[in-house]
Amino acid sequence: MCFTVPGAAFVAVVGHNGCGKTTLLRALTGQLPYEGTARVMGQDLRTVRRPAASGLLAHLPQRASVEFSLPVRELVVMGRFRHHRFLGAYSAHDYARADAALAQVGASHLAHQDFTLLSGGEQQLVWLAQLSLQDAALYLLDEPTQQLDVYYRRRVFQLLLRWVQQEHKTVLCITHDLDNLAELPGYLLNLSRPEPTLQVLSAALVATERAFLESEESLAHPENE
Ligand SMILES: Nc1ncnc2c1ncn2[C@@H]1O[C@H](COP(=O)(O)OP(=O)(O)OP(=O)(O)O)[C@@H](O)[C@H]1O
Repeated sequence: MCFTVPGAAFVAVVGHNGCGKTTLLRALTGQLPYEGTARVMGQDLRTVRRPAASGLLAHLPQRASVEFSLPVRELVVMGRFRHHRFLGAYSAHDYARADAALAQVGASHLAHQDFTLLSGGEQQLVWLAQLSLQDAALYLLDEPTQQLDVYYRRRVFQLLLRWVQQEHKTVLCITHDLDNLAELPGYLLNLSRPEPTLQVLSAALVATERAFLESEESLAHPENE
């Protein structure tokens, strides 16, 4: 597989369960060895020691957890870690950014709650607020809307679009949420296709890819033939 995202763009990564979507993100974040080359802003990811600390990557895994009680606002402000002195306290400016990020995802009302007591969907919104403060060139998101209701799903896709259009970020977003993709500008990468390629998103493309994913043909595994 070979693809190049031309500048800031939204890329939806779709495909059947187990087709390798999460594996792709794990390779890009250096958690898995791989053949070939991945470049972000011209830099070979293998040669970058800490891609998150250098502002190249920000990653939202499918299941992120926090082991101890922590107010939501404190978790969100940690997204500013790159702009921050080691062991120094976050400034009023950092907290203002955290509050604004929470407002952007529609979660201001959660600011002073204990993160560990939130619902799965609420936790997902908080992670997105934290991520938006990381200011990375490439965002890797693994099913960011999976636990969200219809209202927040749409809202999160609008948020991702703003990261692309206003902040000039590139977003690689794994999703099974085909309904919300039809209206978005960007690209689609279907990893269940034998030769996945970047295709320009449109309502017609989403309909074609949905029909493919719903077909028995798309589930044919080479080893079963
Ligand atoms: N550490 C591992 N060792 C061996 N096989 C693995 C490992 N991690 C994942 N796999 C396998 O690789 C395949 C792809 O997994 P992956 O998690 O990338 O799928 P996915 O496309 O993200 O699926 P889903 O939509 O269900 O999240 C699966 O068959 C999975 O069982």
